[in-house]
Amino acid sequence: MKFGIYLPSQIEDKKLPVIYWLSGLTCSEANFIEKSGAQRYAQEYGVVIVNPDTSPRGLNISGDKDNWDFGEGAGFYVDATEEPWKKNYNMFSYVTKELIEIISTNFNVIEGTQSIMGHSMGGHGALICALKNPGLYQSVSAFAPICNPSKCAWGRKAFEGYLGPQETSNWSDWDATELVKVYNGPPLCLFIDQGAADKFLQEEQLLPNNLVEACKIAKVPIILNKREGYDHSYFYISSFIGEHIKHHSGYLQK
Ligand SMILES: N[C@@H](CCC(=O)N[C@@H](CSC=O)C(=O)NCC(=O)O)C(=O)O
Repeated sequence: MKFGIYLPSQIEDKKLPVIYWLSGLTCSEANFIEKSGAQRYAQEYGVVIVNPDTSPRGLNISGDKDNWDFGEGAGFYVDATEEPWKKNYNMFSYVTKELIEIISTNFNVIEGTQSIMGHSMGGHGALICALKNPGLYQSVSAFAPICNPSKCAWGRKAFEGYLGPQETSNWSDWDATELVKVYNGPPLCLFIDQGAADKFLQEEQLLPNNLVEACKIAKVPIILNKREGYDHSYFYISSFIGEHIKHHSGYLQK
């Protein structure tokens, strides 16, 4: 598994906190490095940023390259239970356990002081990693996340393939809108960004209002920043990534 890591210069003198970034469909670790513009903010706020790939690669599992929204580049941050995916497609465990261990063993970071953010499929990933592991991350944020995957075409296709049919497997355990209803942990505010001109919002792949409604019922705080005129792209992400890093830094530098 490849990942990117940005190390600000302060790391030569002291241990620093970490922000994990989870990318969206079709991305490798390169998209965030090349397009987000996050590095100058990581330097300004003194945080390490780690950005993993979005799936295992090079396994040549039958069908793993047939779709841009399933298989390679589309691991969906779940632990698969279905053949032929279940041996390797365990992105949830990779991100929340193995990767954290690799980073804390090999870099000068403050163990246990970390936040998570992501985009689209990776926004869904960031939300479920935080909601399923109360206290593991100090804060969570997302750009245009897939908020209710059980109810949108991208999510249903991925869950069906990796987890099995909805009738016989527990999709709710992997869906932020369902997880928020049963969240039981330290106070956690969901910090969400959404471009108002995002075509995937219009196509009902993202469903942020479902998450907002669930948060209201569960009394989990949520901030939804609607950005007029912005789409789903990395141009949009690069416009607001500084705000997200500042937000996380407020929790990580306490
Ligand atoms: N091929 C698709 C579009 C794929 C796409 O837009 N991917 C997004 C994430 S979407 C949700 O997870 C992305 O981040 N792309 C990489 C980039 O560098 O922009 C289509 O044709 O619609």
